[in-house]
Amino acid sequence: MIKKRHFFLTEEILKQKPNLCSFMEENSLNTRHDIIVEEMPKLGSKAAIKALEEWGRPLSEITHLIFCSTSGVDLPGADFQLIKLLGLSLSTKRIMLYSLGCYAGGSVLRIAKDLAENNQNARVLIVCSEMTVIRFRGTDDVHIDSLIGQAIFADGSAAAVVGANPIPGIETPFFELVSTDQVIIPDSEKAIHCHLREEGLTFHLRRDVPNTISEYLEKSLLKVFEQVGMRISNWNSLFWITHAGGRAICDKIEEKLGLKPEKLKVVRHVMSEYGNMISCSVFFAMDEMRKRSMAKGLPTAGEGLECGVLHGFGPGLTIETVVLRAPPLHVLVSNENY
Ligand SMILES: CC(=O)CC(=O)SCCNC(=O)CCNC(=O)[C@H](O)C(C)(C)COP(=O)(O)OP(=O)(O)OC[C@H]1O[C@@H](n2cnc3c(N)ncnc32)[C@H](O)[C@@H]1OP(=O)(O)O
Repeated sequence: MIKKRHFFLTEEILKQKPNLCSFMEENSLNTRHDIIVEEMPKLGSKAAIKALEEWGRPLSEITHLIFCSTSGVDLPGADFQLIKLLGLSLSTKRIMLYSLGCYAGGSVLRIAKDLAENNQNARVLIVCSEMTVIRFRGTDDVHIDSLIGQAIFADGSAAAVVGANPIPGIETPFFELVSTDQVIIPDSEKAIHCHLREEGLTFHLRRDVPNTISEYLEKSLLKVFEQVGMRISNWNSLFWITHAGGRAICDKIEEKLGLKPEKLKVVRHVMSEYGNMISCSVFFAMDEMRKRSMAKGLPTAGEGLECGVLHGFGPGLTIETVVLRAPPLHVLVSNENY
């Protein structure tokens, strides 16, 4: 179900760096980090520039930066490098999130919402940048989970500007963050785990992940919607932005929640065109959904619907859930709760 993926690594680079190509080459971490420390902030800056251009306000109005990546660790971090690359104010308040995994798209939105709502006039630039260099390796005949990682993960970057109280006539939000939640699925910590070692980031995946996530999902959805006083009797009444983790996960979620095939069409499209880009995948799905909705002349960016849900899942197993509201397109909102 994945037709295309994008990578920094090329055949040429791999020929020059054969220690990235064997199954578990112990002396490869320096090679990986040398690339990531240099390239990961640059990849993030490309998405950030597009997001800032679309937002259209002066750079000086960005008050906070959240930078998120599963790749690498460095001091000062990729957030610091991005401040320099973009020319943001040296007083921008930074949060660097390294090594969360595939639930991180939901985490950055949750943190950005809290920052935006609790700091007057805050505008939070969120940037996710993922590079497979940290875990790219050859395969062996035994570790099928490692092979799956090589088959599904891809590079990518995504960015957005989050704020409260948009300036009427000037800022036009596509999605509003109504409520957020994070939960650990009990007794599931061995289902997905990754470890940073001399051979790079290892990846361990149990085959029951699609079942475990889909069986728990309804419980976490009911909780988060109850928190905002909403009772959803049919999950098809929402628009859906699920982390594009793998074909089997989408299938199982559809099956357990009784979703119609069109509900995860955008998510499957993102997976097909870009693979699993860890924290970035949910943002690609939001972008694709708003573009399709506008092209069809629908009343909201959420496939014409008002209410939707976004979730990421990853090591823990951790589920992040964000209840979304899609305001009428081109109609400005100024509700303090959002
Ligand atoms: C890093 C992070 O933080 C978060 C993440 O996103 S982690 C990634 C989450 N993604 C997943 O868990 C992937 C879930 N699995 C899938 O989507 C699909 O199984 C797949 C894309 C890996 C393969 O799909 P497929 O080619 O259509 O075939 P499918 O029938 O599902 O599996 C093929 C075989 O692989 C096996 N397999 C699947 N997952 C496996 C695993 N984790 N370990 C070992 N074997 C596995 C299946 O049992 C099956 O074996 P048999 O043919 O012997 O029965």
